Amino acid sequence: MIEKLVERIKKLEAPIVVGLDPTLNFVPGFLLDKAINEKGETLEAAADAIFEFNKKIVDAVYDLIPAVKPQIAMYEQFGIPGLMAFKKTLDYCHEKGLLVIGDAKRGDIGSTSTAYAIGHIGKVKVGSTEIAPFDEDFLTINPYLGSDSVVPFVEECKKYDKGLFILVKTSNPSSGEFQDQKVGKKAVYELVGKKVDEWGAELIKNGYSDVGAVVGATYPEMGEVLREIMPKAYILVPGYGAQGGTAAELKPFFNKDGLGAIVNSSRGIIAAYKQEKYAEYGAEGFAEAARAAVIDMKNDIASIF
Ligand SMILES: O=C(O)c1cc(=O)[nH]c(=O)n1[C@@H]1O[C@H](COP(=O)(O)O)[C@@H](O)[C@H]1O
Repeated sequence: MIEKLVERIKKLEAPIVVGLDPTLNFVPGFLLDKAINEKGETLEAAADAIFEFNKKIVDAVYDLIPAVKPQIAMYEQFGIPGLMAFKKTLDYCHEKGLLVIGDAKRGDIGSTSTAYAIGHIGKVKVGSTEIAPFDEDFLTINPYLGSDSVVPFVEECKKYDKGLFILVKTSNPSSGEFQDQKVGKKAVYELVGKKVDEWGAELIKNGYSDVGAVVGATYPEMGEVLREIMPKAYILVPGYGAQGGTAAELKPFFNKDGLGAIVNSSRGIIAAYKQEKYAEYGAEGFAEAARAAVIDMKNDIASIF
């Protein structure tokens, strides 16, 4: 799967992922009102509103970007209707030719990880029929439980040509509490980076592995160290924009050829119309504002090479 992502990044000259992380605060009033008029103040109305919101954003940006990253928590907060909106979003993005990174940060004891892996990137057997339940192209993984919690996901990648992004050094302020602790001379994030390199060793295609890593834009020095520890891992870099990461800090995550990293922005794109910079678009023009923000992000990142 990684070769498809790299091909699209190269074609579009856009190492960019748009995070589809909707909340009702981001959905313009006219969309929410319409859903509430039809379905009342219900979870179903909320789910309809966020799906319509996503759809309009995707329609406005799909030709500019290789991939999207819907974060499942934003949908789970609306219960079962929210999860249905998650699945509808995945399918709609696939229809538009986008690759989909499911951000679910899964990981558990082996047997439970296997079930998560089947549900998100594998297939489940019902009688003699095999069904891909969520069918994302990539999934984010929390490796805290160790190898036997990660390997079931790697196995599913092998079977169905999928990919992973494994948390190595996260973008949040407290990430150092555990991840920066030293074990001997190495920090925990360095040990995890080494494991990512090992887990992905059998899945290298055109120079990069289906097993990638997540490293926050907010920690560029660590990004530089990790780029060397995991030379074959594509790095998903969240934290640009709303969390304060800037283009100037992104360079260490990339290889010299401009490949090796893909930068996520969620709120910075989908809620661009709320920023002063894009205020002229207004709530009615939220999708056009998202498009303008993607173009600005693309130019911003291009300026570092
Ligand atoms: O795995 C992730 O995507 C992730 C890892 C990390 O270290 N930091 C991080 O912010 N994320 C996700 O990336 C997105 C960032 O959103 P914005 O800050 O709005 O751009 C959210 O979906 C987070 O859950």
